[in-house]
Amino acid sequence: MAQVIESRKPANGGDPEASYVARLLHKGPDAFLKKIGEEATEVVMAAKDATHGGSARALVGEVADLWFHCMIALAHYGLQPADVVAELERREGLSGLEEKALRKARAREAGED
Ligand SMILES: N=c1c2ncn([C@@H]3O[C@H](COP(=O)(O)OP(=O)(O)OP(=O)(O)O)[C@@H](O)[C@H]3O)c2ncn1[C@@H]1O[C@H](COP(=O)(O)O)[C@@H](O)[C@H]1O
Repeated sequence: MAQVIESRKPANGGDPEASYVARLLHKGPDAFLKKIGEEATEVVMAAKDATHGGSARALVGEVADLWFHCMIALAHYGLQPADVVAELERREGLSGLEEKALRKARAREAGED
C-alpha cells in the first residue's frame, strides 16, 4: 500500500484525474489533513455507536479510512508506515504511566513545572 501511495505522488507521475491518492497529494496538505480530521471524527462516532449497542465491525472500516489517510500524510512528508512501527517498537516495554512520570520529573528538573 505504501508503495502504491508513493507511486501516486506528482513527482512519480500520479494522475489526479485517474487516482484518488494522486488527487489528494496534488491538492496538498489542506486536503488530506481535512480528510484525516473527518475520518478521526468518524472513528469516534463508530466507537460511540458500538458503545451504545451498535456493531463494533463498523469501527474497522472507519479505522482503515483513518490509517489510509494518515499513510497519505506520511508519504507527503517523506515518511513510511515503517517509521511509525519503529517508533512503537522503540516505546515497547515502557509503560505510558512510567513515561509520563519521567517526562514530568524531567520538566520539574528543568524548572518547567
Ligand atoms: N484504501 C484505499 C481507500 N480507502 C478509502 N479510500 C477512498 O477514500 C475516500 C474516503 O472518503 P469518504 O469516506 O469521506 O467518502 P467521500 O464522500 O467520497 O469523500 P470525499 O473524497 O468526497 O471527501 C473515498 O473516496 C474512498 O474510496 C481509498 N482509496 C484508495 N485506497 C487504496 O489506495 C489504492 C490507490 O487508489 P487510487 O489512488 O485511487 O488508485 C487503492 O487501490 C486502494 O488500495
